[in-house]
Amino acid sequence: MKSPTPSATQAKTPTINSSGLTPLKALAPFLKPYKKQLLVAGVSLILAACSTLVVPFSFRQIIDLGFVNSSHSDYGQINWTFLTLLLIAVILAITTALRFYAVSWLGERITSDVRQKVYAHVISQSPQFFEVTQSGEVLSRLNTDTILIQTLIGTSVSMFVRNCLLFTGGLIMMFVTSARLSVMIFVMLLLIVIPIMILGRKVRKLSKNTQDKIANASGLAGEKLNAVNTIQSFTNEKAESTLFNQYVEDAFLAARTRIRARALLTLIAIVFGFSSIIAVLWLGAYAVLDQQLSSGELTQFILYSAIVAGAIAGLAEVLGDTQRAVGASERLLELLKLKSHIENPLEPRALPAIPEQGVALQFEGISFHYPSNSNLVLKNISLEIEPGELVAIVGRSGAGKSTLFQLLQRFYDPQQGAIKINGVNIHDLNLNQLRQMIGIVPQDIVIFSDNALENIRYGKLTASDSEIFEAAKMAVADEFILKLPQGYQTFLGDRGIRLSGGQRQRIGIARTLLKNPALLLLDEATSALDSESESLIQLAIEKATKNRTTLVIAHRLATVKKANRIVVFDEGNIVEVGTHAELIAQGGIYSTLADLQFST
Ligand SMILES: Nc1ncnc2c1ncn2[C@@H]1O[C@H](COP(=O)(O)OP(=O)(O)OP(=O)(O)O)[C@@H](O)[C@H]1O
Repeated sequence: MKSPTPSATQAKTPTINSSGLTPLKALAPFLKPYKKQLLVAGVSLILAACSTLVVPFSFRQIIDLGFVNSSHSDYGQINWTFLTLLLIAVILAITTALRFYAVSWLGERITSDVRQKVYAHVISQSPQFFEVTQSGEVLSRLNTDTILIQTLIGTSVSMFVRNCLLFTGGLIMMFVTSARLSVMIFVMLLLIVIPIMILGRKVRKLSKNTQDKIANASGLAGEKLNAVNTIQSFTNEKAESTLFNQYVEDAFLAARTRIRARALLTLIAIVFGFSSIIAVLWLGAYAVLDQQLSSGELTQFILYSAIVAGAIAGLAEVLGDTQRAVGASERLLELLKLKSHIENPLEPRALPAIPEQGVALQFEGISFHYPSNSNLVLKNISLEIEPGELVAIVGRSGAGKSTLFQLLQRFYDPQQGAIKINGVNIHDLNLNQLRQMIGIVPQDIVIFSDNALENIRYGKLTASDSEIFEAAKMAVADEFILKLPQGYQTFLGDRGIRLSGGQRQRIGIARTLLKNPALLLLDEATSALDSESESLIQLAIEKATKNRTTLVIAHRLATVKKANRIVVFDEGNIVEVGTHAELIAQGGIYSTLADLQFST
């Protein structure tokens, strides 16, 4: 398998054209349930900003009333001014703490909600989604991107609002104190804002780039870590490390460019901000000497200027974070916007009661190609299957046998024709109801990193332990499970690597039997099993097929012979249908296959 190049993976990611902060609007529905917390955060934020803005005014009072004009000093007034200052400090402390709590709480809460929603959304996507998206990439979005959103809501937004308030309030108070000095500072401020905005936009673009590169690296690592054995068998460790290094270095280079731009942004903001203030203060000093301003007023002006300069520096800092979070939420939104290709019908039809011996199946003129390849895999397939019938499907590799199972479970919809269960088109059935009715034992059984008991329970989460034991017995899995070190409680290892192929298959059969499906789909493993395992699995299958309609992609002679009918697929067509004896007598594809595969 060829590893995707960074640019190839990137090209698959759908992009949204957006401008400015609009992607953040999509976070609004996540905030909606938490109006109370938003209100607390908002009110405390405004109160804290107001208290900060009152401080310079109090200082002016202290200087003008208490120190400079000591001849007119009024102790009562001084005491009152200091008391007010203390009160302001207390209000500032309380409101800041409240704001911190409410805003951080919101950050954590929204991150959890976004994570849950994205996971639930991704997990219900049709296989088509996973054909073009690496699971590692989704994981990276779930982790890295949600953390950025947490920073945004938990810190950046409140810092942004706070700095905006301080900036505006500070500026107004500067004008009130001295309009002439303020006009000068204001002109200089304009000169600062323009380069900041230009650079800010650049930082935002660079952030999305970094996030993409990190997602690429995670995607690659996720895929390759699942295939460590293959990598080691082919002794490709070095080549894989080199490829991963290339991805990581790519991410580093993208991050370095972003950091440089942001450093420059901070530098410009601080240098411009302070130099303009210093220049104005210089003029302010002259104004005091010329007695146009009092010392208290100049102090007040200096403090307000410092507040405004601090707010500008703060805004520049926060803007960088906000830009990164916009990039992150844009990427999460792409995921949430994706609709699954397979959806529930708006008004699902009810399924007629299922007869005891299983369901009837009809394939009516099915033609299908996979979305990624326009070559027809199934060509005008028509077939009727009676309730309770055991039908073996045989054919060369790639003939389209497993595809039929995919369509039955509605992982894909055929481009033409209909599949009916008991006369109802599966397209009109509720998706859950359809899949509940079907039990599949795939070739490659997935074992979760849990014990044997829970791995079987996956077939029916509400099953009792005794139901599980019964299913395991039916699947002839009971005896080997009991021989495991802790019996049913034995941990089966990551992806079941501690089990043999035959054992994994019997766990899979037990899991499906627990589900007790009306329609059973078996994809027999082609891997050569020893004759004991083979006969055990055969026994398990025999028990499983009783009283239900069963389709078996058959590779074993025993299964084929027992089937009521054998359907032979070739290049997407049904070419022969009949019993073993009939088809052998015909001397067609089946008899050739039987000669080759079953050594008859
Ligand atoms: N997700 C997919 N996207 C595109 N093509 C696919 C996909 N899955 C299978 N195919 C193609 O569809 C054809 C039929 O595949 P299918 O798995 O149904 O064959 P099969 O008869 O079950 O083979 P086998 O016995 O080897 O499992 C093959 O040519 C295969 O390459």
